Amino acid sequence: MKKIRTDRRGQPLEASGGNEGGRRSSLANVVGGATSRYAPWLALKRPILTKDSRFQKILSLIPLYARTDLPILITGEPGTGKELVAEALWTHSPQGESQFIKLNCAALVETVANSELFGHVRGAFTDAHRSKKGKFELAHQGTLFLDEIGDLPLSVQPRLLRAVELGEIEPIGSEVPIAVEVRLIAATNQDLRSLMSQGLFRRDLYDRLSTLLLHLPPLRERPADILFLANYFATQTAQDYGLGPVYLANTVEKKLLAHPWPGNVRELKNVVTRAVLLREDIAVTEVELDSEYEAAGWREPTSGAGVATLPTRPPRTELVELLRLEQGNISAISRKLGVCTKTIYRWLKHYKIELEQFRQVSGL
Ligand SMILES: Nc1ncnc2c1ncn2[C@@H]1O[C@H](COP(=O)(O)OP(=O)(O)OP(=O)(O)O)[C@@H](O)[C@H]1O
Repeated sequence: MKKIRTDRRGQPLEASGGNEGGRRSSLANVVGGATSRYAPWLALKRPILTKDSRFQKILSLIPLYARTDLPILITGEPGTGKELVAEALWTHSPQGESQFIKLNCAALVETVANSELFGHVRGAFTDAHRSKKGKFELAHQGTLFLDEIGDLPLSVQPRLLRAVELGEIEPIGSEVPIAVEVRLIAATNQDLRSLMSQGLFRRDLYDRLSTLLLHLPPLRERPADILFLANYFATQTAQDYGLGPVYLANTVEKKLLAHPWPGNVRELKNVVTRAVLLREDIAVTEVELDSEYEAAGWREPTSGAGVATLPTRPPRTELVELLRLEQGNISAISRKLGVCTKTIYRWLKHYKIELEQFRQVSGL
């Protein structure tokens, strides 16, 4: 099916105030211009939507935090909107007109992490045939977003600390420091305190990165958002694919409310998008929810932990079997287990499974 509707300004079509059904127009009011004066995170290219008062309070800190040049740490379970919030901080920052450079620190071995962050000069290591700028240099006078910071190898962390503290970096193989002026935003779905107690994350780096902290609550703790976002995604999908008005049947709403959403908003978006595309009527009467939590090892977070509870890693043999079954397709495994693809990449890294090598060896 071809996506036929696009927006003009990169904003959802609701923002332009069309009118396809009552639910849709009420959404248009929420996302539309007047509200964005009071809730600037709505007036973004990718708006952050919520009806939850606690989340609204957190989001109201965005313009305030964005005006400073202090590092910001965003925590929250997978799919809670950490990247969206990072983009919002950038948009509202004085550097908003400049670069937004992103680096996902998951699955980076030490040399790659060093080179990605700080760059290297020609001949710095065997494969360094030419020099390369690191993300810090590329983000100069802009924003650098380090996603999955909890996965950054311990050996790279002192160098990052130095860059944050002194505002200068040294590309690998060079002894000439380069001054960089970068607004740093880091995000993680891991419990950094627990990583610190295991000696896997440096306390001094944590203190530096978390000068300003934003913790995004999981979807199950924002029940008002479940149906609100579900309706939004349903309407958006229907519009994008020219399906006309659509609404969620009561039975479906009940199912959505009862689900624990370990993959948070990303999972909700996928479930609703799929359901709308498969519907045969104006009403969405069925949703396909993943009931394989036991298989995925999902568990309720312990109270007060405040930070992500990760799905338990399956044994290596099971993961390899899944890779075989799904022919190395990480998205398919992610759907099957109800965990995000990044988690699966983390498991592969943990077991030192090289995906490309696995595919070659298995003839995939
Ligand atoms: N409040 C929200 N309003 C609208 N869309 C949202 C909201 N929260 C998340 N999303 C959508 O959910 C998806 C996941 O969001 P995002 O990538 O920002 O999450 P994340 O916390 O960075 O996930 P991960 O930890 O897996 O990297 C995206 O498609 C995003 O647009």
